[in-house]
Amino acid sequence: MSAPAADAAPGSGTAREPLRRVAVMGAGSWGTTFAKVLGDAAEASGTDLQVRVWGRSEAVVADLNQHRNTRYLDGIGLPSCISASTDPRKVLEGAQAVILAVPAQSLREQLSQWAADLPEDAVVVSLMKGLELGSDARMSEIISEVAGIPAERIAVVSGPNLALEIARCQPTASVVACSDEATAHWLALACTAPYFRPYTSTDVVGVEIGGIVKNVIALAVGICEGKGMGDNTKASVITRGLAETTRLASALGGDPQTMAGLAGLGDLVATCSSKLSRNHTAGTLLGQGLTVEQVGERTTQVAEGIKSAPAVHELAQKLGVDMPITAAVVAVLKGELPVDQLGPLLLARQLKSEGD
Ligand SMILES: NC(=O)C1=CN([C@@H]2O[C@H](COP(=O)(O)OP(=O)(O)OC[C@H]3O[C@@H](n4cnc5c(N)ncnc54)[C@H](O)[C@@H]3O)[C@@H](O)[C@H]2O)C=CC1
Ligand SMILES: O=C(CO)COP(=O)(O)O
Repeated sequence: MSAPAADAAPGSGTAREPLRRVAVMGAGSWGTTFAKVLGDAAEASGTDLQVRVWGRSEAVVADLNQHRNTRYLDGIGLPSCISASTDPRKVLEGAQAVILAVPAQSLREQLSQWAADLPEDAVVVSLMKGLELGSDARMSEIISEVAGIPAERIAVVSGPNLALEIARCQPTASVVACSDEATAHWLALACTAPYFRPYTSTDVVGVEIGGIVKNVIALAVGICEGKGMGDNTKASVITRGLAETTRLASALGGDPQTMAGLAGLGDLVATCSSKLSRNHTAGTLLGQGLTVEQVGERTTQVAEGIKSAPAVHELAQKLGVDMPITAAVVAVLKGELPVDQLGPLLLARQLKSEGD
């Protein structure tokens, strides 16, 4: 295939060669789906691309080498440019972009094992939607701290992106954010597939916060649904959830406008509406009276909101940001608030203007 010239992106920033080799670290549902998006994007643009996936499980890796991932994406065929290994070195070798797709709470430990093998100049991309417990760090901050990657080589992808729908090639939009506009454009080009449409942003903080907090709000919506409440309740929690997400993003220097977009409202609506969402499902089970432990036993995949909620709450308190829905979810998760008290607690708050 003919190679397109190095991409001349709009705006200032780094010009990069088209993506030829990419490492995807994490073989769960989103890592695998994003590997498929990259493979399908390359095929659609006539670009030669090698997508190498790292997985912990020999069985999943063997399956991926047969161009499928039965455990996480049953029935989905994967592009032939995807190969997989349990050896991170083999996967990382020569990669121009390293896509990180492990549970948020495991990133620090995983990345410290991989840092020495990250290729020089590789763009490191977070697909994760979680905040680290203890440090309250965003994934981009962990990437910077652990691997010493400069901000212009750290990107995040976030939006209304339920993996299974994308794996089924259902039309979806997303946001690729990087402080370096040209790098965001370069990555967006590489993941533009016939069914996947990325927009670019330089608001890394806003895009990350949108993805983190929507999981907590989806728990709250699920709890209300589990208690048998209807669509007015759901819309109220979503809307006020967006307001508190926007307050947190703004306090961290993010752009409030980002919250009106795909990584804010878009993801909130998708996650709070979908039966495919692990966070929404976990919330529903809590609302039906299961304990956090029982919910954990029922779900084999990561519901990031459960671990991130206390970190979001702590971060908000440090910054003096009012996040009543998050606070109520944390109280439920800690067993301090019965699920049937979550609604009344939120309604009992002092009256105020909607814009405050
Ligand atoms: N599944 C989805 O629809 C989407 C997920 N995300 C985010 O992507 C991230 C990954 O999610 P999924 O792929 O869906 O999760 P998953 O549960 O499907 O897969 C997680 C992967 O990480 C591995 N893993 C589990 N624990 C680990 C540990 N301690 N150390 C290293 N690896 C470990 C698993 O073996 C698996 O390969 C999460 O932050 C999630 O919020 C973002 C957008 C969509
Ligand atoms: O982030 C997601 C959709 O954008 C996936 O949501 P869950 O992690 O709740 O399944």
